[in-house]
Amino acid sequence: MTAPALRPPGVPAAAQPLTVADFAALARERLPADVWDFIAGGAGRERTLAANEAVFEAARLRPRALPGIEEPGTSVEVLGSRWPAPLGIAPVAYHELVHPDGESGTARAAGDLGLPLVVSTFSSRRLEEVAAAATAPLWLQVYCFRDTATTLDLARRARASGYQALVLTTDTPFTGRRLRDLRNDFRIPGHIAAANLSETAAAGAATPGAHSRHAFDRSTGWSVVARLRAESGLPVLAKGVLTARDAEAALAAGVAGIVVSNHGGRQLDGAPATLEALPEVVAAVRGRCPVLLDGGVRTGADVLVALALGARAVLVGRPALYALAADGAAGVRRMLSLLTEEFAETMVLTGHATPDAIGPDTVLPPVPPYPARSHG
Ligand SMILES: Cc1cc2nc3c(=O)[nH]c(=O)nc-3n(C[C@H](O)[C@H](O)[C@H](O)COP(=O)(O)O)c2cc1C
Ligand SMILES: CCCCC(=O)C(=O)O
Repeated sequence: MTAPALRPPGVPAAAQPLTVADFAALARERLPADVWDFIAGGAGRERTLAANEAVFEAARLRPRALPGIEEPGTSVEVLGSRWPAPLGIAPVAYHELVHPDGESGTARAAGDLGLPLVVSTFSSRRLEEVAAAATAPLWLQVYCFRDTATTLDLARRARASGYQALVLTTDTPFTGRRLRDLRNDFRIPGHIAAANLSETAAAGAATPGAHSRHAFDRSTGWSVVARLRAESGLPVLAKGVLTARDAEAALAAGVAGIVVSNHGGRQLDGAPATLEALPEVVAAVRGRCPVLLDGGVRTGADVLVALALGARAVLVGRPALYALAADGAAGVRRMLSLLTEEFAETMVLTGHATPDAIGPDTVLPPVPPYPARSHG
């Protein structure tokens, strides 16, 4: 694997990004302020946004003395595929906002590590083009449009181009009240497209808030899961589940998996942090399908904590965009490698030879008050 070209000659190795926080700092330097705000920001007072990271930070890990593990096995099985680590990339819109490599670069990087990428409905590259660049599993995230043909067309195209699952986002009847974007009057720049959508379906997508309010189908109910399955022949996961009640409804509708998510704090401000919601969902699911989590995962130790509380794997959203902004595909590759290394090291220090062995006794439950976080 080649090292990213972030370091001009003469700059010491220590100046390389070593953490997701380092990538965030680089991205913030490089991106226009309103693009940074669109990515880093959340809904309302950003309480849920802050809580996602704060609850992970408050978790405490129980170490194991003399663990006797030479090299842990980090791989997990998710929906019949082996992932080299319990880590993938969450669907985030418009990768070209931060780097011309766009989703094709992200797919190449994820592929180099064998880790999955969930491509957004609002990808800035066509889903077929992303598939051509990918060598690891791809899933397609779907929003339900009032124009049903648009939604079903996405489902069919995903199948035709080798995607392995659909991820139905269930927390977004419209995008949340994102005050930074309203104050900045943020618009997706004209040269960046919602490449998967026809001109009619994409009309107005430059203002995500307004577009979602006229284009998304708010009458969508759980019966859409069967419709998407029938149209695509693919397993469907429900993303945005935070309660036992919704987990039951998702299972009854026939989902193949659940992603515990609050959309990175961008939807209901005041919703629980994902790590807080995870135990309730895992208890309700009772092993009937894999439970994934996204929101606030920033270190390999966070990955381990999520697994300890019952997640099969986690997804990272903003970290992928920060790394892409910092150094394109090479940045994403490095970010994923760092998280994987941190996870493997944390496995050894907590005495786990395989992910299956990581149980709830590994963590002390997070205790409020959580440390305050600043999100710029
Ligand atoms: C800039 C941005 C765009 C996003 N776009 C989508 C999207 O198109 N579809 C979707 O289901 N979720 C979207 N999300 C939510 C992510 O899939 C994910 O739930 C969230 O980013 C996870 O939290 P994290 O950023 O703390 O890792 C987006 C998040 C961000 C930050
Ligand atoms: C209408 C664009 C939706 C992108 C998205 O889901 C987000 O910004 O969180």
